[in-house]
Amino acid sequence: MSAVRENGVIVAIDGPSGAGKSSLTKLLAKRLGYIHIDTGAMFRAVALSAKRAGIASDDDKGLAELCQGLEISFARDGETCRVLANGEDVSSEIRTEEIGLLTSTISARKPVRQALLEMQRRMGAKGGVILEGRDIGTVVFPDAEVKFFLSASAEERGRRRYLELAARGESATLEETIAKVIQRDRQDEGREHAPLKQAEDAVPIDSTSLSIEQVLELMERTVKERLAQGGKG
Ligand SMILES: Nc1ncnc2c1ncn2[C@@H]1O[C@H](COP(=O)(O)OP(=O)(O)O)[C@@H](O)[C@H]1O
Ligand SMILES: Nc1ccn([C@H]2C[C@H](O)[C@@H](COP(=O)(O)OP(=O)(O)O)O2)c(=O)n1
Repeated sequence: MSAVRENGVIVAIDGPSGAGKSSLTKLLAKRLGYIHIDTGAMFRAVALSAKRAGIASDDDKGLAELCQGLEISFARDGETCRVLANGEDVSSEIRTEEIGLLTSTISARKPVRQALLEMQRRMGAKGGVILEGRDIGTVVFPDAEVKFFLSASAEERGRRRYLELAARGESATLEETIAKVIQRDRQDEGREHAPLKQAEDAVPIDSTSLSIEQVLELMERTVKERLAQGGKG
């Protein structure tokens, strides 16, 4: 069993785009009274800042300097959690598909991963946190007490993302959205540094035919069983 952490255990939820990570992390964090850490939003904030500064996605020196001067924080207000970059609320700007694709490219660069790895470990070290991302259970917190790998078919994830974009008024066809999901999967899985992959000790959940509620019940039951076992199970 890992050493007991000050505020509770660390829960990792990794998986590809559109699997339901953000939705489930928020709901599970509320059920458990834990803090939700959206690591994807952190990478998106770096990508937005790089775009604004005109830093190329392969300019490792420029990206390293950018990350050194970038403070990424979360402002929590009840149900909402705003993402701040050097104090500026970038919650909306980081959510466009353009930034999502740029983020997938920039997040493959080693200086960006190293900088955010250090931030994420500082944020979660005391436990009582749920971190969602691509490499939480494999790189950021390999000793996390509970790890999930949440996935769904590319078609279902594309459909979910399509509905989400349509609700935001972004005009993309279902076929285009599925293709972009598959493109991001390939980039996230195929990169050299901290690729998207299931940790050996992660609980796999395929949400293709499950509702958000069904996934939440499964996750909550698993976490409570691990807590009852004293952390590692
Ligand atoms: N099991 C599910 N069934 C149906 N829709 C889902 C499910 N999980 C998530 N969604 C929806 O899919 C979209 C993407 O979910 P999100 O949590 O943002 O995924 P991720 O963080 O993995 O990209 C959201 O609109 C969300 O409400
Ligand atoms: N821990 C993480 C989180 C996100 N990323 C990268 C890979 C993703 O394509 C982008 C955007 O992540 P985000 O979770 O916001 O994207 P989705 O909501 O899953 O579509 O960032 C990463 O490399 N490592």
